[in-house]
Amino acid sequence: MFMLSYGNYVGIDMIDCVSCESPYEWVDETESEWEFNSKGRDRNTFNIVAYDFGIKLNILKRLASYGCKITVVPSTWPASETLKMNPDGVFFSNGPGDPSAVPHIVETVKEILGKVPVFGICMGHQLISKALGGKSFKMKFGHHGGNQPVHNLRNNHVEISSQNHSFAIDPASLPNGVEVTHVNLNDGTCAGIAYPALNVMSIQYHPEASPGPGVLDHMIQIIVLFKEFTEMMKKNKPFAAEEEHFQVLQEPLVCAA
Ligand SMILES: NC(=O)CC[C@H](N)C(=O)O
Repeated sequence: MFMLSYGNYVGIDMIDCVSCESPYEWVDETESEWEFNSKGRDRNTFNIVAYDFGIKLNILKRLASYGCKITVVPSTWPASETLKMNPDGVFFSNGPGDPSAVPHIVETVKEILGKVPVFGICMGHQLISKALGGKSFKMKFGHHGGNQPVHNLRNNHVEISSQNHSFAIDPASLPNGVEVTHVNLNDGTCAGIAYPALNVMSIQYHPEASPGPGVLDHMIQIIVLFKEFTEMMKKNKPFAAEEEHFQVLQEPLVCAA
């Protein structure tokens, strides 16, 4: 454990201190509490590898509630090992510190991009953006806390989000093909990107956060990001079409009962 004063962490790898030491399967022990998608839920639907840069429990719960069977791996886990596991998707987590301080992880992300669908949150978003060629910078104050308005450029909605980051991605540094999907309305900074050609999406804020009563969760726009990730994996699965056909065949049986 070490202590750093505010502003003293540029260029320091802080992920190394918080990542897990070896891979493990994550199993949700409180699933009823976090049931967002009970209809048609099947945990075995998507096998995902989640890189742990300091991963938040709520992220694991939300991914599981959308049908993901999750293997959590350390930040140093080689891309080649991940690809050998033949996952349906890879998730890059939130995590502390400067994304420029972990070029070895950016290399890992680069090796994975384009091979399987990918989703990143906060640090994960920054590392994906850097792997695509973008540049990060230290913000003056950062964004910390709830009530951060974000413009979702895809559906033209404003999302009220929870955020906790001190670095951001310069959208001008991103290459052609990368779409800025979300913009922070307070200061115009990049709050999310997508690269549809490579099945990549990432978000700077915390869609898993629960700043208010859980009873309203089904109304919160931002949790659809988890759904979007599973939809992206579903489309990428070679047998996705067959599976849908199977579900259609099952429906009359459900109605008859
Ligand atoms: N919550 C996070 O993942 C933080 C992202 C990054 N470490 C930052 O401070 O900008």
